[in-house]
Amino acid sequence: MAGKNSFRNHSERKLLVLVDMDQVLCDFEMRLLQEFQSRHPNDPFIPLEERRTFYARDQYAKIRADLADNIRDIYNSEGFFRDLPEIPGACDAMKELKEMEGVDVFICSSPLTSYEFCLKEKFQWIEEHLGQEWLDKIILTKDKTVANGHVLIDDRPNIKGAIRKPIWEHVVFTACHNVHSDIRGKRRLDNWTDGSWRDLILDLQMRV
Ligand SMILES: Cc1cn([C@H]2C[C@H](OP(=O)(O)O)[C@@H](CO)O2)c(=O)[nH]c1=O
Ligand SMILES: [Mg+2]
Repeated sequence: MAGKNSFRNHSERKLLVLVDMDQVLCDFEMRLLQEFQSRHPNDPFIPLEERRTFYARDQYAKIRADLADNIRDIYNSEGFFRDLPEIPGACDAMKELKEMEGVDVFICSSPLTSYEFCLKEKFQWIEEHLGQEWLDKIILTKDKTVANGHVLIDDRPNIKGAIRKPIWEHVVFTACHNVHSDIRGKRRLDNWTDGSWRDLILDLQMRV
């Protein structure tokens, strides 16, 4: 029995880290803008530093309804999710996190409701950039509030769902659209390159 208990205690002490995908591991916004400019060179566009809404479509709709439709056509098209560039340092940080003692890391991402390409291509992106073993580390859900973890690192400032007070702490990953957002006392992680993510993990581990 003692062995069983110590196993339970050991697993309870593990820090369960959930990491979002778009705008945290891969750069949805940059590719969307590049593709929009190349497909519609004569239309107005929103530079990344002027992005404000979580959904790009909403901000384009305020300029002209057809621009919002063009934006949606881009992220619904084949290859969009597969070919997203990496957010600098994200994959190295994930691999390091996976090897850290006392840490369990999962990718927690929401697929588009138009799942035709997005679903498969999210798996392809993970396999190509992180490796096959990460295919066992994927949580795809439309409702992240029901996912279990100590922390969720995600660029969406307001994450809502069936659970009013999710079990995880939401750390907001800084992205062009949320730089100016009111994040209501939540912590931020600004990047994967200056090493601050390690301080965040150490701090979280002390609380588990
Ligand atoms: C439509 C849209 C989706 N997304 C991302 C968020 C979700 O991925 P993730 O949960 O990995 O961040 C996914 C489906 O909505 O696409 C944006 O980041 N901006 C958008 O405008
Ligand atoms: Mg995201």
